[in-house]
Amino acid sequence: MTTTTIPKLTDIYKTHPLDIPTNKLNLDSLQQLPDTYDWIQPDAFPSFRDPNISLSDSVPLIDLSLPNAPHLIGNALKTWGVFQVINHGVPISLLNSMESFTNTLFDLPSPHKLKAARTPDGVTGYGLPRISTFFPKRMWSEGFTIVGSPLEHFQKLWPNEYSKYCDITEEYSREMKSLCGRVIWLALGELGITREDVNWAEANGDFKTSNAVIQLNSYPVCPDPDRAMGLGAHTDTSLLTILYQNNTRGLQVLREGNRWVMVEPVTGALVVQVGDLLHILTNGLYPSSAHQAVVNQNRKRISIAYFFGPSESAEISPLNKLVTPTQPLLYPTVTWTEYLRKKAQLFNNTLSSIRLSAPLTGALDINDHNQVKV
Ligand SMILES: O=C(O)CCC(=O)C(=O)O
Ligand SMILES: [Fe+2]
Repeated sequence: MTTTTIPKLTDIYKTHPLDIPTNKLNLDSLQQLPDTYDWIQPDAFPSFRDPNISLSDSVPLIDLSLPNAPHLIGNALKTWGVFQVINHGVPISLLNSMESFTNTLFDLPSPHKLKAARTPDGVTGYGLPRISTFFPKRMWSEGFTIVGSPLEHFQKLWPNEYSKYCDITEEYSREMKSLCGRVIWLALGELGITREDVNWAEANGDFKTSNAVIQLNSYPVCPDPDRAMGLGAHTDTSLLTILYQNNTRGLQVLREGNRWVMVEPVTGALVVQVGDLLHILTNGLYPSSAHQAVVNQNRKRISIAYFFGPSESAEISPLNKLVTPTQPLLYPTVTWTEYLRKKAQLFNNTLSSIRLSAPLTGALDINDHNQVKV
């Protein structure tokens, strides 16, 4: 029997290191926006604040305890690729603990946080947004990435209290994984997909060997928010992302490829977003949600993203039932690690680079980043 080595998530960035020095990260100390953070300057990234900001649209808010929730989820994902959910079953006390732990982490003095700095080719730890390399300007944010156990890093940050924070993170991961499984089956069920149709989801469709990444984001108060950007426009590489945001506005999603809509914070709600892999799995029926985070002058914002993906070896391809003469096969088979590797190179052009046929007729293709400037 031949054995092939399956690349690990943690190997992805070996060939794409992020070598912007992390010691430049102390944004709290800046009274003025440095040029390197000014996105409005000539030749900066294409306009992110165009006049098309929508005032009337709002991202669907779905009560998961209602009988028609599955139908509402299907509709929201088809039309938006994103919705907010309440009555999701994740204890509000856990969300509060996670928020306060995230604040504790980012409130540590800068040299202290750097004790847990991510290495340039690493995945986990404290540092700049990974996508920084794809933008000519710096983003007004700092992040902390967790894959598996955060023990090693937390011991460096809190030599006496690390186990308390490890426990909160572990409980949060468990709850998020269970909610992701629940939402994915409801979302696929709305497309006529059963658990038997998804062979890599394992017995009972419990995604036993799935992978997940937790990304804590902090957006400090910014002296000139109209010129700055917290996190540049992107889609997530996951199957599904569940995002918690504190009660400060900042997350914007791209609607129909041409206008940004603010995801208004709702106490206790979670934001559910389609990632690239669910877009591939559904043969394009659920658009991968393009989003960005803006900053403000008065309040610090934090967000906690849980990226849910399959096991390293799972082969993701458009589900057979969703490939029809009117809906031709849009994508080839990929594994998460193969896809992440491509994304580390091609970023927002990754989906269009692997696409096999033209986008669905009639549907506006927000994932074709050659046409849509995100
Ligand atoms: O802070 C936010 O609202 C967005 C975070 C995000 O998009 C990410 O971490 O991928
Ligand atoms: Fe994201």
